[in-house]
Amino acid sequence: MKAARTRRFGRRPRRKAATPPSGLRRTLRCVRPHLRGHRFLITSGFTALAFDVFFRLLEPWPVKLVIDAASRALGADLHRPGPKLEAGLGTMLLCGGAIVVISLLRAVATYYTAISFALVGSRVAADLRARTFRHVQGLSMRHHTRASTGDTVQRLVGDVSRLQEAATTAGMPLLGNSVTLVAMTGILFWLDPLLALVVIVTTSVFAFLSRRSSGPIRKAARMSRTGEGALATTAAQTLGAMREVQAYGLEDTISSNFRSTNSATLGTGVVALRLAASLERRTDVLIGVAIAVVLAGGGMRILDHSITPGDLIIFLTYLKTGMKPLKDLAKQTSRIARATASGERVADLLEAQTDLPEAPDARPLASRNPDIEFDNVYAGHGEGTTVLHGINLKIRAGEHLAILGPSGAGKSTLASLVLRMIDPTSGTVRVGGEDLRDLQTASVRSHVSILLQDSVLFGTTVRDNIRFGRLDAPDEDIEEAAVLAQADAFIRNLPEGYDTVLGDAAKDLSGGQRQRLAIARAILRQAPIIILDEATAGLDPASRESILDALDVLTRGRTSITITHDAFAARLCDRVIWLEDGRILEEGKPLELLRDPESRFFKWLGEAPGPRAADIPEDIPDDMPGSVGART
Ligand SMILES: Nc1ncnc2c1ncn2[C@@H]1O[C@H](COP(=O)(O)OP(=O)(O)OP(=O)(O)O)[C@@H](O)[C@H]1O
Repeated sequence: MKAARTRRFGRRPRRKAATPPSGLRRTLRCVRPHLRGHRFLITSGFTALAFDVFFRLLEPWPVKLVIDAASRALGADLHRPGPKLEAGLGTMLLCGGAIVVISLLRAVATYYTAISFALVGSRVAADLRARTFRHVQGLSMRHHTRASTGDTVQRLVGDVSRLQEAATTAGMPLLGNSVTLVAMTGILFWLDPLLALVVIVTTSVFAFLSRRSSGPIRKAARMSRTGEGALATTAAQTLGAMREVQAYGLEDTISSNFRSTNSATLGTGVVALRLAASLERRTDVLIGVAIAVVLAGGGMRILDHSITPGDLIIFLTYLKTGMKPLKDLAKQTSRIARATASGERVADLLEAQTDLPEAPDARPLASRNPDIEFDNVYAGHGEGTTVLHGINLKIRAGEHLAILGPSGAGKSTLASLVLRMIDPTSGTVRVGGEDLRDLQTASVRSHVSILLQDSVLFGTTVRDNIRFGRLDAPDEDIEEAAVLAQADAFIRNLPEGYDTVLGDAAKDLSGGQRQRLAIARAILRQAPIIILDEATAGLDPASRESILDALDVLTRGRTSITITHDAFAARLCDRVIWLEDGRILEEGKPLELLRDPESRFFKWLGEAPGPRAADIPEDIPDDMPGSVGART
């Protein structure tokens, strides 16, 4: 009627407001692409499941045949259609044997169902985890700065495992149980529609209860998982900074933080379990009531010859076994609700988009030795924050540029623009004359090596740590790079030389040794642009000297951007810029700036620890880009 009225007045039917996809749908959307590769196993699993359901349905029939045959033999007047066996030893043995065969075949079918789905589950989980990990690595630094590492690890490891466990131990049985329930209801309707209605009513009440409970269960489970993520973050941060924790005596403070997060997580976990347990118990009561109704009603139906005693056995057995799936359904519903909470957390991660999208027609960087240009660049790290204000700067290929300035001035931010870790909010960064946003990010990054104050080494062999600079490098190149970085001698003194596996974060090496390995990696990379971000800060004078020599080798003939507080290093570069409050306030050749007592560089050298302006020899040639190693 309403539709007709709408049509008559020519109004378009109002479209339903777009509702966000449910948690289960989002979870399935994450998993679906990984199912395609396992079609054979999935088909085998479903075939075995079909047999399992079939044998489950068949199980009570021999009992019915025996009871009906015995009832007839005892004089009962049974008029129901269907197979009628003569009561006797042959019938009893035949039916007993049938039960054994059915149980055996069902056991085989159940076994193959479980194995097939378990295999699919573990393979899909491994694929999903690998895809999520790959995706997370591609997200921007802005995402990683905001996201908690512990929580991300929890999603990658714990949540994916929970999803896998629930899919194989709850999702698949749930499917089998649902099919069994439908088939059983069909058979019960055929036997006696009136009694079968009891099953329909029971199932409907269960569906209502389950639907009402699964939302709160999922919500509580999601909170519990988030709490576990926070716990993992606290644990990871504390264990990673054990030296500081012990030195400052923070064990008790951190333990008490950990304890309170732990208790909160426990609380939400208990809420989820309580809701699930309550759903299960309500289902128990529901089944009890259904059995009572069927028993009383069925007895009456036997007496008025509507069904046979065997039929009542089928009813009661189906109610018991058919309602077991229903009971399992309650258990599985809560498990699935909890897994859906995990699935949503994985989906959140997978759906997180990088805020540095690559243009569909992005090109690789063509120039082997590109210039870098900042054209009126404004940039910041988050909405509404501006760190750099209108930077105009051209760095010629082969030039050594030092960036000086107070802490927080935006020096590292400037360098991160070159690697396209962030994009300018306005203005353009060009490399090799092309806007970075038009270039393939991986190609741009392959032209850059970066060395930080705390270089990151991975828990693998020394050789592989250097090889991360160029994955296809042969062993000879790795050793040559180590010699140039002055790392070869100490590497050979390690227990297994180049094959020594470094401990967690290479804490078994000194700061200088770690830095030399990182320099060897950068030398191996042969990138034309080197960014040194306080690469010698925090080293003792002896280590610093040898690192400076190694850096000399690394930067020779390449473009270098040296972010430093080291006066001597800045003095040796071709050009110095002074950055303050995100603006370039001074720029020039170091010697020119040194000759101007009003220059910030001059004043800073006067105040800075280390060599004074007057101590620095003036005979270093001014204009020799590419020939002087940038020393930091
Ligand atoms: N990942 C980030 N997320 C949010 N803000 C950031 C991030 N990195 C830097 N900032 C902020 O940007 C500003 C400039 O930081 P930047 O690291 O570029 O300065 P810097 O000159 O290199 O300082 P320092 O000499 O101490 O290393 C600071 O206010 C800092 O808090």
